[in-house]
Amino acid sequence: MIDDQTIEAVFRGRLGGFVLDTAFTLPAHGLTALFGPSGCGKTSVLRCIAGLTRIADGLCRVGGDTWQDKTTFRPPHMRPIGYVFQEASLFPHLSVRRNLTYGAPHKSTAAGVKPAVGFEETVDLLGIGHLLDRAPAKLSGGERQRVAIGRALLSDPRLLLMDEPLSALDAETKEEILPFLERLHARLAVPILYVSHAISEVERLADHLVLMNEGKVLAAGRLGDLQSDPRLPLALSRDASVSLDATVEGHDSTYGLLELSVRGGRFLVPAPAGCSGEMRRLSIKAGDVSLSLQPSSGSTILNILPCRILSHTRRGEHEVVAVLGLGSDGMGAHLLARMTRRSWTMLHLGDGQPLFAQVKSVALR
Ligand SMILES: Nc1ncnc2c1ncn2[C@@H]1O[C@H](COP(=O)(O)OP(=O)(O)OP(=O)(O)O)[C@@H](O)[C@H]1O
Repeated sequence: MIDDQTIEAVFRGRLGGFVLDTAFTLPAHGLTALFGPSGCGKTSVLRCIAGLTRIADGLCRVGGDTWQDKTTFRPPHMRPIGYVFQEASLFPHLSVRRNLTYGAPHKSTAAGVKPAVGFEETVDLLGIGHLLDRAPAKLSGGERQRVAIGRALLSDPRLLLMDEPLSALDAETKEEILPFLERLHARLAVPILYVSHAISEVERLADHLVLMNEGKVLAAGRLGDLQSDPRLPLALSRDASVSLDATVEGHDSTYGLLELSVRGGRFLVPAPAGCSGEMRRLSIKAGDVSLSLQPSSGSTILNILPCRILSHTRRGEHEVVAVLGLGSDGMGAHLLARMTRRSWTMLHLGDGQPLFAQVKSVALR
């Protein structure tokens, strides 16, 4: 159903020799990742949504507003978007403060409409308070990108478009920025479309996913649903994992273990204490989950959870990937377990079977 809480995007046509044939509808909240291999058309979709690329057979509706259809084409400056590119392009002659306020919509504040996110909050969220009087030339790559994100937010967008905002940064700087993106995502109401070909970023940040290949949308939906769908390439990839949104239940300070609950189970994860009820993202790799017919005792494995096999798929000739539903009824959150075909055969495993999923704590992120 299309309502004012969705982003609807349909773009069908040619860009030179490249054919774009995409259609998806997603909730207009949270972070949606456009994910797929290099050259599959992710940036092209983002540019179409921004109005920077015009494809005649296109439809773009955001939160009930039509930006493009058969009779409408709003130019980019009439679309309330913030755009963050791979490389931060700040005005070199302006201070960080003036870069941040450059696109701020003075007229809406003058009219008494408060922007969704204020200057102080943006500066605080991105940790750039100490940089306000600096020139862009005196910033590190990571600091520049944080300022670029701040500038995009302060234009009071209804949609934030981020095109591989971390890809021009080294691994260490990426790690430095990811927590800021997590904070933005947790604290801001503005929906984010985030282009990436790094699955680690998607696992950490995304609520929803648009999976693309060769100009087409393979699937669109909730991240966990697509990660654990054995018909899609993610579940069968070597690094397949499932991201679960978990609630902090407690902390064992003697051993530094955080207790997290998900639908149908609880996990102990090495992590500092958190506030009870706080949400955390738990990422569980298919290769770190083993299966047992009995709950094993005398094992170093701390997480042993009743579950059921919901379905299974062969991975190549000699491996099997099973989709598990947590809980003795199998109705809880889904996990993936990857194992040898030999283990699958020796234990006589099959769909519907109740058993135990075992996950080492130290394997959890
Ligand atoms: N205006 C255009 N004219 C001709 N070809 C185009 C145009 N825009 C994009 N393309 C082509 O469309 C294809 C998809 O490009 P796009 O940048 O959207 O992919 P991508 O998935 O974002 O890739 P990457 O992850 O490498 O950034 C490429 O082959 C590109 O050369």
